[in-house]
Amino acid sequence: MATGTNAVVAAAEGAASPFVIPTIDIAPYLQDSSSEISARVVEEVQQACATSGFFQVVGHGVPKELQQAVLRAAEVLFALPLEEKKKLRHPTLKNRGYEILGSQVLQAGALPDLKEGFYVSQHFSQDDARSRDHPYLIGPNIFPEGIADEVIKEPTETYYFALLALSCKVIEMLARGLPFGDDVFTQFVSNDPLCMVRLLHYPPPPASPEDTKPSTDVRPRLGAGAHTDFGAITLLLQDETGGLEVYDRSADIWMPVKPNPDSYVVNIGDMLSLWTKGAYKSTVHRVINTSGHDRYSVPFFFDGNLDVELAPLDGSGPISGKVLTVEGHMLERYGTTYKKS
Ligand SMILES: O=C(O)CCC(=O)C(=O)O
Ligand SMILES: [Fe+2]
Repeated sequence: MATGTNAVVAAAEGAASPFVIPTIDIAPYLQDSSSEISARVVEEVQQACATSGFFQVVGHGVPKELQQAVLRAAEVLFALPLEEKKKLRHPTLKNRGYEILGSQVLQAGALPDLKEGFYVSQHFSQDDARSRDHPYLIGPNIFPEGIADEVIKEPTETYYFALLALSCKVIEMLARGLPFGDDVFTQFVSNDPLCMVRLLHYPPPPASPEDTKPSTDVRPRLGAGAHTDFGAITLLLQDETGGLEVYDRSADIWMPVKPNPDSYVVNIGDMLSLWTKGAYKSTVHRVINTSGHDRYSVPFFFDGNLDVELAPLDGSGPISGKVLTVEGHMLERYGTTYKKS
């Protein structure tokens, strides 16, 4: 099997690579990353990144009880009255607290996403220098009053650090599959990297057309419009409902990702695509909840050290001529996908 640069280049050129979303057992890697079997795990990850940009990981070590507690936290949070949820919005921070149903439009030109969300990240007090320096991305977490800490705050904050650790391992594997040195992401994962746990609730689309106006558009409304993820990687925990679809461009089909209670769906985001000049795929995906009942999911986004400048790792310079920091890039993407309110 080709490795390193060859595999990356071959996959970038290779029209014949099948579009698959493999399930990869990463337990051997977590146990001993220097073992022979770990090298094969790295190769499987590398192949997935260079073809579909999606894979599922099992053997990840995150306790099932913690995952269930986080999904339960989402149910409790979103069941609160709207007036209570609205109090959980932050005046400046883009990535803390509540986001109202329909506030994001991930697919330009489509109806607003039929989802509501709640962000938890690393907590920094309001008067921490970093909160003052980065008023849109660093600051305090927000939790509803009157709900015991063990229902929402504790599980989501514990989950944040569990997923931070797991993501760092995945990023380490990615570095090992790329030809830029095993330490290529050391700076990116340092300095309290920006990450988010995002609780999501997708209500079922209304049975009758959106707004009683006659409509010729009979497609079910999207829970999350077609998009690519903004950051480096995303690790998705989903309930048993289903609805996530990944776009296979060469076949022009949407491939559903069947929920597997034992796995995380991992996908490559735009930063990795930029770093590898498209060799690692940041693949378009969307969510449609056709189940007739509520869907809950919890993506964990790894967006990294805010100060890192984003440019191809081969040193060839940015394709657009413009170098953004992680912070600049994230604010640009939030700016284009959230409705001005
Ligand atoms: O809810 C899901 O299954 C996916 C969510 C997603 O793609 C996102 O938040 O970027
Ligand atoms: Fe996404």
